[in-house]
Amino acid sequence: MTLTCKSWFIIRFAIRYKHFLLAVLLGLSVLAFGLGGIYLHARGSLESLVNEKSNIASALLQNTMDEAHIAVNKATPLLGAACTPATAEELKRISVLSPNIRTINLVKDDYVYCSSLFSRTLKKNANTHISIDNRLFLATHNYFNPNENILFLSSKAGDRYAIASIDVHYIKKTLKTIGQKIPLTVTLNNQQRVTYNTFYSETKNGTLIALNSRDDEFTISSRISQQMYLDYMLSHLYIPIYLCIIIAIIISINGYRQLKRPRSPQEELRRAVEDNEFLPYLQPIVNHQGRICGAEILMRWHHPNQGFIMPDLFIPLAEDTGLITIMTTQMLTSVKSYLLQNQHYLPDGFHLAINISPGQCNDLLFYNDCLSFMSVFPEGKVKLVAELTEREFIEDTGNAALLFEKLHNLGVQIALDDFGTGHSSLAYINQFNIDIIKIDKSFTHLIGSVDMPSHIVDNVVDLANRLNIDVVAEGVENATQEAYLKLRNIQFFQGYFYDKPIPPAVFIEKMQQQSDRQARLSADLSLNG
Ligand SMILES: Nc1nc2c(ncn2[C@@H]2O[C@H](COP(=O)(O)O[C@H]3[C@@H](O)[C@H](n4cnc5c(=O)[nH]c(N)nc54)O[C@@H]3COP(=O)(O)O)[C@@H](O)[C@H]2O)c(=O)[nH]1
Repeated sequence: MTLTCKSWFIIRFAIRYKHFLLAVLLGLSVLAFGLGGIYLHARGSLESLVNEKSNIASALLQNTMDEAHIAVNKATPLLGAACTPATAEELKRISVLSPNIRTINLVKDDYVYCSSLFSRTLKKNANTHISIDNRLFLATHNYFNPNENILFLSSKAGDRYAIASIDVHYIKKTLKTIGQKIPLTVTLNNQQRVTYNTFYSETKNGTLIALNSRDDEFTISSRISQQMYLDYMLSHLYIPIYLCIIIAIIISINGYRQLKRPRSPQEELRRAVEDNEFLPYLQPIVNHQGRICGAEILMRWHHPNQGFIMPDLFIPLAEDTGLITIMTTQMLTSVKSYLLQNQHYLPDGFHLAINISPGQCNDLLFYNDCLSFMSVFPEGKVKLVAELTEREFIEDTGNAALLFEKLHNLGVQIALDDFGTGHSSLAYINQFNIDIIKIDKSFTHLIGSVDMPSHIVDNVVDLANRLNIDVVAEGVENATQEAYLKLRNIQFFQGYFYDKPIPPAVFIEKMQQQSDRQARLSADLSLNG
C-alpha cells in the first residue's frame, strides 16, 4: 500500500504535534461529555415545561367546555317550545351568565331557529343552516362569524339540539399566553385542530407531548423539534455551557502541560528520539589545497523549548541508555538523503566522518547502517569514516574486531578520534587496524604558543607516516596552525578556521559554490591551454 503525499504530511503533522493534538482531543472529549449532559438536561427540562404548559392550557379549556356544557344543559329544556321572545330572552340570560360563551342557540332539522343574539324566530335559509356531526366541532357560520372558525358544543334532545358557540380567537389567545414560544395545538375528536404556532414552523419530526381532556373531547399537544431543544439549551443553560467550555480549556491546557512536563532525562531523550529532534550538522574537512573534500557529522538536539543543545550535554546519556544507536541511524539516514540528491557537487572519495561510541562496537547494527548508506552511492563516490573516541575504553570481546573487519570489507575506514588524550591510543592502533588518526584540538591549539610541545604533533605525524595512516588535524583555528601543520604534510584539516559545523543545506550550498568555481577554472584552463 502506497501512501500519498497528503497522508504523509498528515502522519508527520500528527507525530510532530501529538501532545498538542492529544490535549485538544482531551478537551474536546470533556466538552462533548459536558455539552451532552447539558443537552440531555435541557431535553428533560423542556419536556416537563411543555407538559406543564399543556396541563394549564387543558385546564383552562376544560373550564370553558364545562361552562358550555352547563349553558347547553340549561338551554335544553327550552328545545320543546317555539322560539318566543321569552325563549330568546332566556337564551340571552344564559349566555350573559357564561363569560366565555358567545351565543346559545336552538337547532331543529339542521337550522338555527332561536338564538341568544335575536329576539325572534329565525327563518330557514343559508345563513341559519348548520350541520352537526359531533358533540364538539369547528365551523364557520354566516350569522355568528363568516370569516373565522367558531367552536360549537352541542347537546341533543330528540331531533333538536342546543348549541353553545365559543370564540376560537379566545382559545388561540389562551394558547398564545400559556405557550409563548412553544406551539400548542388543540385537537377536537382527533380531527379538527386549533393551533397557535407563530414562532416555530410546524414540524412532523420531534418529540410529541399530548394530553387528553377529561372526557377525551379534545387533546392539547405540542411537538418539540431539535431546534427548540437547542434554543432552550442556549437560552436557559448558557451558564453551564460557558462553565463547560472553560473547564474543557483548563483540562486541555493542563493535559498539555502534563504531557509536556519535564520527565526524567532518560524519558526526555527517548521522547526526543521519537520526535526526530536530533539533527545532523556538517563540519567541512579540507585537503592540502584548501578545498572541501569531506565533512564530519556532528549531532545537535533541536529541543522544542530549550533550542539547540550541544552534544556534550546529551551524548553521555545517549550512550548510557543505548539510544545512541538509533540516533546514529537517524544521522546517517538524514545525511544520506542530502548527499544523494546533491552528489554531483561532491568530489569523488568524499570523506564523510561519523562518531561512534564504544557501546556501538558490540554488535553489527552500525555495520547495517553503513551498508544501507553505502549501497545508494556509486562505488568510490563517498568514503565513510567511523570515528572512534578514546573517551571510553572499548572492550574487545571479539565483537569489535568483527565489526571493524566487516566495516573494512565494506570500504568503511576507521579513525581514532582525540588521538593522544585517552589511555589506549597505541593499543587501539595495533588492535583495530586504524586507517586515520585525528590529532586532538588540544594539541593543535598549542601550536604557536610559547611553550608548545611541538614534538607531540611531530611524533604523531611521524608515527602515522610509518604506519601508513592518514592524519586529520582537528581544531585548526588560525593560519599559523594551518601553516605549521601543512609543513608536516598532514592530509586533512578541520576547524573553525575553515568553518564551524553547519546545517546540511548550508553545507550543500558551499559544495555547489566550490563545484561551480572548479568548473569555471577547468574551463579557463582548457581555453588557455
Ligand atoms: N557518538 C557520537 N558523538 C558525537 C556525535 N556528534 C557529536 N559527538 C561528540 O560530541 C562532542 C562534542 O561535539 P561538538 O560540540 O559538535 O564539537 C565538535 C566541533 O564543533 C568542535 N570543533 C571543531 N573544530 C573546532 C575548532 O576549531 N575549535 C573548537 N574549539 N572546537 C572545534 O570539536 C568537536 C569535534 O568533535 P570530534 O571530532 O568528534 O572530536 C564531540 O567530541 C563528539 O565526539 C555523534 O553523532 N555521535
